[in-house]
Amino acid sequence: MTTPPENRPAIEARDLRLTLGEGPAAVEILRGINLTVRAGETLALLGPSGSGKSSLMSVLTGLERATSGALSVAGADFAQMNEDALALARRGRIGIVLQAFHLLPTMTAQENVATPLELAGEDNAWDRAAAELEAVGLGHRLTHYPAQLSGGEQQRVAIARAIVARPPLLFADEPTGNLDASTGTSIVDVLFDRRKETGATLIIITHDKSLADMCDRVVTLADGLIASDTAKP
Ligand SMILES: Nc1ncnc2c1ncn2[C@@H]1O[C@H](COP(=O)(O)OP(=O)(O)OP(=O)(O)O)[C@@H](O)[C@H]1O
Repeated sequence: MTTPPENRPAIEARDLRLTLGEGPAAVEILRGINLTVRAGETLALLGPSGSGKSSLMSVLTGLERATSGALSVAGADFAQMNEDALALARRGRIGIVLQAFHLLPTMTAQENVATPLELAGEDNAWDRAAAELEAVGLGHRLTHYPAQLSGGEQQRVAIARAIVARPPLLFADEPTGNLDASTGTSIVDVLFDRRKETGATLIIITHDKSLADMCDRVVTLADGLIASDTAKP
């Protein structure tokens, strides 16, 4: 019997391994990750520097191919895909928010947010981008360029860009890492509000214990393996 799509996990990883470099320089960075993430779950990924958090995110988002193992992401079999197929599969499935915002400096806020929709050939990209910027509290900043925005405002644009195409999966890598504490708190609120509104599954890499506490589940990596996995009661 096949599982109906709504009951399928957002992510299912089995014995996922990642080796980078070759021959004597080869380093096994992920050493057998087993992880199932429910659709709609919020999950914090913790672990010491070098434990493999960013590498795991790269594999789960299809930016990097696993060396071996099985990986299903939003119903797509990432482990079997070549780079071109992965790039296509990522689109529409995954939104990413990074510590350093990574907005395109020559585009306005609205252009930055409309671009993923335009690339996907969707209608009303311009209006949808404006509505999403409104939703993150930047309706009055549509025509501003990244350099004219504060760090917190730039991160709001990045959240709007990540979520505008309604991907089922949202990843954030240290989303408050470049912000002061109070701006960081307001960004976290925006991120969780938009996640709730859209129902996306959210995976956040963080060193911030209070941010981790906001998630349904906390997974800790150590040396390329899952060291602990705790769900809220
Ligand atoms: N291209 C590469 N070649 C070889 N080793 C690499 C490469 N990229 C990363 N590594 C190593 O893989 C390990 C895991 O790195 P990763 O960036 O995933 O850790 P992290 O937990 O995200 O760390 P941080 O919290 O510092 O960002 C580290 O030991 C790192 O040096």
